[in-house]
Amino acid sequence: MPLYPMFVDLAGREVLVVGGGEVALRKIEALLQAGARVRVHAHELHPQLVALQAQGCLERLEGDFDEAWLAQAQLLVVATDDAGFNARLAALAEARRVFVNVVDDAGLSSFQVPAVIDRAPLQLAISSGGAAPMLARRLRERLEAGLDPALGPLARLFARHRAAIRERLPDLARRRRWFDAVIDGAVPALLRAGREADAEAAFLALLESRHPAGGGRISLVGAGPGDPGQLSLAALRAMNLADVLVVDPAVSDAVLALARKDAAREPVADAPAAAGQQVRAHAAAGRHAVWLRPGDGFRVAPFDAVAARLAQDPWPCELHPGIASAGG
Ligand SMILES: C[C@@]1(CC(=O)O)c2cc3[nH]c(cc4nc(cc5[nH]c(cc(n2)[C@H]1CCC(=O)O)[C@@](C)(CC(=O)O)[C@@H]5CCC(=O)O)C(CC(=O)O)=C4CCC(=O)O)c(CCC(=O)O)c3CC(=O)O
Ligand SMILES: NC(=O)C1=CN([C@@H]2O[C@H](COP(=O)(O)OP(=O)(O)OC[C@H]3O[C@@H](n4cnc5c(N)ncnc54)[C@H](O)[C@@H]3O)[C@@H](O)[C@H]2O)C=CC1
Repeated sequence: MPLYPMFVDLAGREVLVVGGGEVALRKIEALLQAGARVRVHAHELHPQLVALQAQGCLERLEGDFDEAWLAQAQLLVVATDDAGFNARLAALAEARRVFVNVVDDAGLSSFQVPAVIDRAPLQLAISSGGAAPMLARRLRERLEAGLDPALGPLARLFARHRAAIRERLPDLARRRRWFDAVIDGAVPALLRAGREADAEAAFLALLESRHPAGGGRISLVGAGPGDPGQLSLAALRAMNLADVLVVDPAVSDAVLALARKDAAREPVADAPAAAGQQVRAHAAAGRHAVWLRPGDGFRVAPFDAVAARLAQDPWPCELHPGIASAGG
């Protein structure tokens, strides 16, 4: 049977941990981060747990294990290397209806701990249900690299203005379209560029206008030597959010095939300055223009200078370097 996924509020709630090794340390760090009150019982405590105890972050329970400790706990984490003891503790917890995690036995656990990607307040949790913890970990690492770091600040923006959003856009269908426009528009790009204040201003302007348009934006993509496998994830993301693709004839079809299907496509102007003007006009009209050049096309003269000028315009302009091709 599949496990039931849930996110638990442990702030101020008590968790009993039995075992004090490497694995107990990992679990306790996550528990403390969630605000749990942690009590630990172990013959030997990992030095970092001793340090946490000295700082008053956790309480150590001495002597022989006492079943009465369970009375106050809402969760039990069992992390000793004594399988028989672990099984006995799991049975005690079950009898008292305390949820229990046995770190080396999914079958004895009434809850398990997933691999987590943290873009607070956004969290992604991955579970293999105990089938293959290493797989959950690997998947986490892969997703971690591809997930926009602006997600956390973006979620915080939505949280901060939640009441105002509901008030300005009481109609759900309209609110949905507005959310989509913010998520696909300039605000995340500004956050990625570290321009938090500009992002908030753009966010509030969109809210004020109740307008679903995301605002103009430019992405300059170095498309590399032609193999789509060599595109950066950020470049791919931009190509998939484009309203219009401004395409250099030397960009490979294989790369273009990965761009958003319903984006308009047009050939780039011959002269570099005219090409700059071409993408600027799209951004000024509120469109997300993605200009593709082969190789590391925006770090070679004279296009580096065109890119530098575009970066001074009011709308966000992101440069995605490519792998230089033989010809530059
Ligand atoms: C059932 C579960 C119990 C529980 O909830 O704790 C459990 C059980 C076991 N883990 C084992 C091994 C390892 N587990 C990890 C890592 C993680 N294990 C986690 C969860 C879970 N592990 C739960 C299931 C979750 C699911 O399936 O989705 C993660 C996701 C979360 C966390 O623990 O924080 C965290 C990744 C965090 C991240 O990186 O994102 C590593 C890698 C490492 O440590 O770096 C190793 C190799 C260590 C080595 O072999 O050296 C073994 C075999 C022991 C052996 O073979 O000897 C068992 C027992 C068995 O499979 O039978
Ligand atoms: N869930 C997971 O992610 C993983 C689980 N494991 C498994 O988790 C278990 C713990 O791993 P580690 O922390 O590396 O082990 P460890 O050997 O470092 O720590 C074991 C801890 O349990 C305590 N302990 C042992 N018997 C006890 C008892 N009767 N009463 C009180 N305390 C007792 C020890 O004092 C020590 O603090 C192992 O069985 C290991 O195979 C290992 C890797 C990952």
